Parts: sequence; C-alpha cells; structure tokens
Amino acid sequence: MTPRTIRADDLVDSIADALQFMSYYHPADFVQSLKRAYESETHGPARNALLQILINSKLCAAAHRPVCQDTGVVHVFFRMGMDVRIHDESTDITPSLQALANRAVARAYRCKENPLRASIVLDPLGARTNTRDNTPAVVHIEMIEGNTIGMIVAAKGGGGDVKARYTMLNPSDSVADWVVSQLPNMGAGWCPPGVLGIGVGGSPEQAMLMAKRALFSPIDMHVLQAAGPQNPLDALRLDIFERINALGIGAQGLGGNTTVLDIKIEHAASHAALLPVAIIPNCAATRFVRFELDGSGVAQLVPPPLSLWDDIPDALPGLGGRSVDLDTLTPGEVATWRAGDTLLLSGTLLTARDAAHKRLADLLERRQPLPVDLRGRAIYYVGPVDPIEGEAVGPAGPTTSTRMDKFMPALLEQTGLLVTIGKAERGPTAIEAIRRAGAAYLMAVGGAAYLISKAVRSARVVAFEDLGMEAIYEFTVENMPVVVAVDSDGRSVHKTFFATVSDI
Ligand SMILES: O=C(O)C[C@H](O)C(=O)O
Repeated sequence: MTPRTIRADDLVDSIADALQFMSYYHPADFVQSLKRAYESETHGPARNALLQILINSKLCAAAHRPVCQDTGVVHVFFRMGMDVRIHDESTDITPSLQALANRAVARAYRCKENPLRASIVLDPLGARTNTRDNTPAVVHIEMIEGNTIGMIVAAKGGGGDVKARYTMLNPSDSVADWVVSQLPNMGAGWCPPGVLGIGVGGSPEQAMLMAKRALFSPIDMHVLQAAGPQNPLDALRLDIFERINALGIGAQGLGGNTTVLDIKIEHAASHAALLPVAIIPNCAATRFVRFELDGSGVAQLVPPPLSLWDDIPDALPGLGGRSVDLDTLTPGEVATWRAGDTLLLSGTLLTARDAAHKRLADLLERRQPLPVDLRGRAIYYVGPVDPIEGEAVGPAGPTTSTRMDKFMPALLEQTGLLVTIGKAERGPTAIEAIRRAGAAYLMAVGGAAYLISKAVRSARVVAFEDLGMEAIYEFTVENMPVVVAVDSDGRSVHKTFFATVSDI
C-alpha cells in the first residue's frame, strides 16, 4: 500500500467542523424516526414532549445553536491505517491523536458564533475543576491495514451515560431478558425515546466499548420491522425493541408507545465461561458524524435539507396552562397544583445543579449563611450554554433531577425552598421530602433546551461563579412551560408508569 501523509490541520479542522455541525443538526434518520414516534403516539403528555423535541430540532438547525445545553463529552474513534503518516507543519514532533483531538475540541467548544458548553471537570475525586474548553476528548484508536484514517466523532450527553449498565451473565442466560429488565429502573433521565446500544461478548471492558460504539450508526429499525429478521442478531434486536416499547415508559417517562427508537448491537468472541453484556442509551441529543480522511483535505459535511423539518411547527401551540408568578409564590398556591397540571412560569428563579448543591449542602451542614435566599423560591436544575448576541442565555434545558434527590430533605426543611424544576422522575427520598414540606417538583422537557431558552428574558450569575456552567444564576422567565411532576401531596406523574423508581 502506498503510504500517505495526512495534514494534522486537516484532521483538527475536520473534527472541529464536525463538532460544530452536530451541535445543531440532528441526523436526518433521527428526525425521521422521532416524527414516526410522534405520529404514532396516543398518550397526550408524551406527544407534547415529542413535539417540543421536534420543534427544538427545527429551531436549532435554522439558528445554528445547540440542540441541548449538554453539548456532550467528545468521543473520537480513530481507525488509523498503518500506512498513514500525520504531518504537523507547526512543529517537528508529530502530536499524538489525543493531542490533536483535544486541539479540535478546544477550538469547537470556544467558537464565538456558536459557543458550546464546557462540561468536563478534572480531578473527579478532588476539586472537580471545570477545564473550561471541554477537553480532554475520549479517544479510542484502532490500527488497521490501509492508508486512510476513518473516524467517528461523537458528542455524547451525560444523561445517557449516567444510565449505562453492565452485567456478567451465565453463557446460558437470556441477553434479551436482562436488557429488558434494566429499563424500568433506569428512569427517564436519559431522555427517551432514543437509541439503545448493546455490547455482547468480548471481555468486560470490551462490552462497554461496543455498547457505546454501537450507538453511532443510522437508525434502521423500521426497515428491519418491514423486512422481518434475517438472522439471529436481527431477531434479538427486534425482540428487545418490541419488549422495551411494550413497557410503556414513553417519552420523558410520561408513559407512551415509544421508549426506544432502535436497538444497536455489537458483539465479539469471548471466553467460554463468559457472557458480558453492557447497555448504554443515547438521548435526544443524538450527535455523531462518520468520515474518512485520505490526504486530500478536510472532511466534507453535508447538511440535512431544511425541508426535513417543514411539517414541524415553529413554536408550541398554546398549551392553555395556568399562569404562575414566581415572585409571589406561596405555600398556599403551591398546594393547589396537581400532578399533571401544565403551568406557565413567569418571574425570577434560581439555577443550581450538582456542584452548587454540594456547596449549599456543605454550608448548611456547617450552619453558615447561604449566598442566596431560597425562601419561597424556585430552583431550576440547569447548566446553560453561554449566550451569543441577542440571547439572554444559550440553550438551557433541565438536567436529571434524581442526582439532586439526596439534597432535598435538608434544602426543603432548612431554607424554605418551595419549588424545584428539572428533568424526569424523582426518587422516594425527594418525593417524601416534597410531601413533608408541602413543596412541588416541576418538570421541563429534556432535549428541548433551545426552545426552553426562548422563555428566558435575562440571566445573571449570583453565586459560585468559579463553577462555570454549574454556577448559581438568576433567570427571569416569561411563560416557561412546565408540568407538575410531584405535587405537595407527594403524587407523582412518573410513579404512575414506573413499577419502581430507584433513588439514584
Ligand atoms: O448536563 C446536563 O445539562 C444534562 C445531563 O446530560 C443530564 O441529562 O442529566
């Protein structure tokens, strides 16, 4: 094979371009699959959630702004030909693929026209300091025969990886039974409906990697359904797909017909004693691009036609929700809200997510004053994207609420906090704390971050600025649509649909 030289700049530019591209364009097959799910959905709340995700997708494609506030952890899967040489004109030393991927990530995430959110923290056991440019990337390298570099570039949201599961089955056990059994306890923080990646066989760590990589291929379940299974792998995909959707978890866990859009399986040879199985879901922020570099320049990325979104409205039709003034909230008013009610929030709210909650809890434990007064207020669990000109804030959808559950008893009892707003179900600890305090938990649609940000009129950091996107902001919102997910009597819209909701 004739050896080829590929310019380091072409590699970096291609990855950086791909990251920008996928931040605002959903893959066309994903949009089509979501549309099929929306058309066939009969349960009202799930239908509404699907519509919000589709409108969000349309607005992002037109505005070139991210489909989710969680703009992801960058994964690059390199398939590097043994006859490729990488040449960096700026230095005599050829940088590592990790260094080149990091260069691309830093550039793409700090792009002035479309800044993306920096979500990576260093030192996970210690200070957990945000790296501010979303580096480092997660890099996987396979050396293969050839003189090209194949790449999958993906920006994987945290909500799906939080729900990754792994087990070692006995070789005679049923893979489908185990996979299906995991779904109810995974809750809805991964923003269903989405694709489920499954890795079967190999060694334990290979199974996890296969489950992740399996996610990055086109959705074709409708083709398989129409043609029928041609081999045991097809049959397994179809069986798992049908059984998971029959659970009725639905969009955002609100109940409904579609929980998974497709099942993707990778498998590998393994020891006769082993049957390792891993699952990883992908959320509504499905973002990946595949391309190959052959030395002739940067990858050419073809945008989906905007006509893909023609049949989707530009804005939510009037929801007819009840208007709520966040600046005059009282326990008496909160007590009148019922699980399932739609509310339109106006006024000011505070934001706080994982790191800010930890700091607030530490201050409470040490009996020190908090930097914000929470009495009678609402906290929105969000880490927003930075704004560009003309925006109060960038995309600002909810993060998974269960991670904040353990903080709820102390916060509600000791601060007078009345309302929390986030994504998906709450676990028993939080629900009991909400009931005891006569508080409420409201739910916004995960995966509709840009649409939700349109309701934010102003935003300013009021505490913990060093935490970056995890700082406490004060948002002024106007008609922000939410659903009462846990009311002051402890009734939960999600419990209706889950057999068990674990306290994660
Ligand atoms: O980090 C976020 O903003 C959301 C996260 O991906 C989650 O779904 O919990």
